[in-house]
Amino acid sequence: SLVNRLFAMIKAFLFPQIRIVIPANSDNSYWKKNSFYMAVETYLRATASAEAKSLKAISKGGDKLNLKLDENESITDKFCGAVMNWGYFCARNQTNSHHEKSEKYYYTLNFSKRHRDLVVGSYLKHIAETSHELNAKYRQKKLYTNSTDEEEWTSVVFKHPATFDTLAMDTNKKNEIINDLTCFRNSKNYYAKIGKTWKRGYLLYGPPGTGKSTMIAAMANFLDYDIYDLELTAVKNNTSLRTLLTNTSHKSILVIEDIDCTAITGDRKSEGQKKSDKDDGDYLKKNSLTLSGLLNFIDGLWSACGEERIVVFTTNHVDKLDPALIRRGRMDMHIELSYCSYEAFKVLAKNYLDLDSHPLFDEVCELLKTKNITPADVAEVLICNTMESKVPGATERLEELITVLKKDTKQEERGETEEKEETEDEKDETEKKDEKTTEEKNETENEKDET
Ligand SMILES: Nc1ncnc2c1ncn2[C@@H]1O[C@H](COP(=O)(O)OP(=O)(O)OP(=O)(O)O)[C@@H](O)[C@H]1O
Ligand SMILES: [Mg+2]
Repeated sequence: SLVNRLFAMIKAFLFPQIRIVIPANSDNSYWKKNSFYMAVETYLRATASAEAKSLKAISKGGDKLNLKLDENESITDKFCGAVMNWGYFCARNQTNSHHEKSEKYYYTLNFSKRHRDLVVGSYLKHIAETSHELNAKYRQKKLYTNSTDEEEWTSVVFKHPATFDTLAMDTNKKNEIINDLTCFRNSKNYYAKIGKTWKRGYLLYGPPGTGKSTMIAAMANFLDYDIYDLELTAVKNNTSLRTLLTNTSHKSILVIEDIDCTAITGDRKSEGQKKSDKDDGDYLKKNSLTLSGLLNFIDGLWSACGEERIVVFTTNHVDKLDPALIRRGRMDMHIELSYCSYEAFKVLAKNYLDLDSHPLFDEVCELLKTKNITPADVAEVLICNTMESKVPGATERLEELITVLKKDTKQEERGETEEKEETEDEKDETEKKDEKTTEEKNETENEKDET
């Protein structure tokens, strides 16, 4: 051991080394992770899996697996010709009175003293940047939502297959939306120049089953943003709303579905109306989530926290909404998703049946002009139920769609004729009543004459 120590001393004298320790947790908080430690872990992943003799495999949910250095394992990395020696260790000691062991994991970086400037000036920055890029590349989109009485978001991995290619709607309208989203994504400097926060609002409206939720999924997939699905009915008051909204990340879509049905509409009273209501004192104490609270976040002072965000409201009844909520500037683009047009049908036929054209298309086109059917209903008919022993062909699916369209038209017609018949019956009855009353009148006149 004496020889070893002497050898180490001579080596340190001839080739002086510097050591940097990167602990897993911040110095003053056991719970708070050191973000640079995470960056090192990401950065070393590729080198570790190629070089290290001992590795740890950690599941990251789903089919994702991360390989990282095992304890007491070392690897080398090269940067601008300099050799960087990395090691991964754990310091264990008996700390408290309960004899619980504390484990402090850390990475060490050893390099020659002459590379000090290179490491401090460039290498550490290079690690941070590379890990950021790698995280962005392997990032999984998340879908967040809030639950009752909690001011926290819970998340799941978001894997929705909807894209703008599979979304059935008019091509011009679709292209307009895609261009708008692309412009938004590339307009960081423009928003800074005009003094506006980097946000954009979309209002999606239309009957149920016309693809509002599907479009949100397509937007998230197109931009590669996370989704925050805000359940307004679970938000207690404005303070909770602010806590939730300030805890959303940038590059995200904030969604409030069915805004006409949420708690906010119950609160859309003018101040005068509120004062006149007896129970409002209690109501406001219990539930002080106001429209102005929400608006403040969308384009008030609070909108400044966080950038590159999209806000999407969906509704089935656009006419029921408070104009303040959807005025231009708050909701920059109003997008109507309506019943299935012929163009939308062609997208569905391509998706579901892999058809670009078919002799039956003309008949469908004519029927769609007179009939309101949602894309969801068309999709339901066109989808091939593969559980069946015989997979039905495209022609059968189209014929079925035509039957559905004709049947509904007939029903509508029948409905109309029934209505007509009813009104005619009513007419007859009223005429009869009139006749009766004239008869009665005549009788009373006769009686008068007699008297
Ligand atoms: N425009 C569309 N393009 C492709 N598929 C659609 C479209 N509209 C509806 N669909 C299909 O119908 C299903 C229901 O659509 P979606 O949930 O998007 O409707 P919605 O407008 O959000 O309805 P609601 O108002 O009831 O929330 C989707 O899963 C999708 O398969
Ligand atoms: Mg929906």
